[in-house]
This record gives sequence, structure tokens and C-alpha cells, in this order.
Amino acid sequence: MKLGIGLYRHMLTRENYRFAKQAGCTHIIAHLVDYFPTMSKDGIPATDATNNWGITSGNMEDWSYESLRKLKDEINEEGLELYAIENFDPAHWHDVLLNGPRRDEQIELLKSIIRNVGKAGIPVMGYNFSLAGVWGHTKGEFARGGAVSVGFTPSNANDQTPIPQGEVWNMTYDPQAPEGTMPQISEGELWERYTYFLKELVPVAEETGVRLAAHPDDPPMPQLRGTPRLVYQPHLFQKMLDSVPSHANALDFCMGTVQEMSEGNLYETIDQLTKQNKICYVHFRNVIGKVPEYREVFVDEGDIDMIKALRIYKKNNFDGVFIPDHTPQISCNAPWHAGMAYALGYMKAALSIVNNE
Ligand SMILES: O=C(O)[C@@H](O)[C@@H](O)[C@H](O)[C@H](O)CO
Repeated sequence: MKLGIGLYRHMLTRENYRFAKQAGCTHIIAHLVDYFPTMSKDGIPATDATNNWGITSGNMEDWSYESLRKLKDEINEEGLELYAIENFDPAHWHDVLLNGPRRDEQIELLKSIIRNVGKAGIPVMGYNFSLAGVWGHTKGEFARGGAVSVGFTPSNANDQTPIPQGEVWNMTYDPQAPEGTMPQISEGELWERYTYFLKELVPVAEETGVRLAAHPDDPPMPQLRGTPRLVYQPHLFQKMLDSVPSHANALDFCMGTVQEMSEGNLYETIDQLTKQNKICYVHFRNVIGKVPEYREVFVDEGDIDMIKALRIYKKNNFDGVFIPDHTPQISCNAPWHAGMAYALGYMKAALSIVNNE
């Protein structure tokens, strides 16, 4: 079991690699999509019907073999491993998600990205197959001592403002899109699109030694902004994995999101999925509450018994990476770093205790 940290695109710097190393990390999960560039100061942004994660640049250079190899080499030079890239850019796969006219062209683009990831020696490609994306969080002093984090409320859950044309995955990929909103589809149609995506990409992932790691729906609502969601209850993970059975079809297992689900049991789900060796890496974060009302809190103050969870991972010989994902911002001059340092310190100690029991 390994300790890592996720770094957003604008945080992929040697200074942050050194921060990670000093905080005890051995692995990095890198985000290349240019969402919420103010993350280092303001944390995850609140999003609503008018504020999304921004306009995506669709910069292809970041996804070339040369760029990926350079990123990996820089991380290696700081004594760390680059374990995964997290999230495709909506500009590169909007018509895969929407079953639009450029779907086949974009499927080929995703295949080239996976080939580049594999050739660069990066083992995992994380993704979130979603129309509304990670949407609807509010920001507030939701954690201990009034630390700022994100939460979800019934008013967010009930906001069915339709998604405008040119937007998908909570980002704008076409600012010039015509008036109108995303056509409504059924949950079955979304599963058909997802299965097509998997059937096309899993063989390429197998060839190149890359595992595709699916993140569940965050927040785990069956519907959001009038769109269906894929994995909003724990039993749906198995449907995802059984769609195309393969070692390359795996998971980015977000403990916070699973705990937020209205059904199921987090610990049983961890046991079920680690027994199948289906988890590549874990978003090790805690929450209080469940949809439609929860708040994200410090790793040691939420509804999840994190030590109990770690014992299940160990029992089933999980050998992937744990990252804090996102954490409350500790009130000081470096709120993101302080929040991460706290979470990483807790995780380092917890892993040491559980590994030596
Ligand atoms: O980066 C974060 O902190 C989150 O927004 C992600 O965990 C997000 O849920 C995943 O990247 C979706 O794949």
C-alpha cells in the first residue's frame, strides 16, 4: 500500500514534488486538464448553473509522448513515481460522452493518448464518464474549526438547470456553441455510450499495459441537471467492471463518494473490489452525511472509520496508491498545502500502524 498525492495541472512543479516527497509520498497522480486554476489558493470551486470548471483549452501538447515522458522524468528526478494521469480533457472526448458527430474521431484520439501514456511508462489512466461531471458543490466552513471545504445540499440536488450546448463534464468545450441545452437521454443510453467507450479503449489499454481507472459519480446522484449518472450506488461498480471484463478495466475508488451514496456499505464494497484486484488507486477522503446533504471533512473526523477501511485493503493485499484527493483548507498562508500535509501525515501513520499489525 503506497502513499501519494494528486496535483492539479497548475501545481505540477518541482516545488510541489518536493512538498510531496517531504510529506512522505512516493507516488504522484497528475491532472493535465486545466480546471480550477485557482485551486492552490481557493480550493475546489463552488459550481452552480452559471459557474463551472471553466473553458477547457484542449491543449494536445500536454498529451504527447514527449510531454508525458518529460513530466515522468521530472517527477522521477525528485525521487517520486508518476502513477497515473487523472481525467481526460472534455475537449478531447465530448462527443464520446455525448454520442456526437465526432465520436469516432475522438475515440481514436483517446486511443492515441492511452498509447502515449503507456509508452511513457505511466501505469494508470483515471477518468470519470459523466455528462454533468463533478458539479453542484458549495464551499463553506464545513470542517473542524471552521476549515473551508466543500459540501452538497438538497438545493444543489434539486437544481435541474439544464446543461447548455457546448458544455459537458462541468466544463465549457465550445464557448461559441449555439443556444440550446443538452438533449435528455435515459440511463440505458448512457450505459450504451459507456460500453462503447470501454469496448474501444480496453483493448488498447491491454496492449500498452495501461489500466483504465473509473471514478464514480461525484456527487453520487442518480440524476444531476437533468442528466443520468452511471455509478451512484456501490452495486453499480460491478456492472461497470462486467461491461468489459479485463484487468485493464479498473477503478479510481473514491471512498468519500462511496460513503456519500444513499445505499450500500463502504467496507463491504472495498472488500468486494479488492478481492477482485479491481482498484488501481484510492481517493482516501472522509465525509459527514450522504446525498442529498453531506460535507467533506478532515480525514479523521468523518463517518468513515479509516483504520477499519485500511485493514480491509491490507487483508486483501491491495498494493495500489492512496491519495487525499481533496481536503479541507487549513486557515493559514498556505491552506491547500497545510490541509494536504495534515491528511498525508495521518495517512502515513495509519498505513504504518496497519502494515505492522
Ligand atoms: O480533483 C479533485 O479534487 C476532485 O474533483 C476529483 O476527485 C474528481 O472527482 C475526479 O478527478 C473525477 O475523476
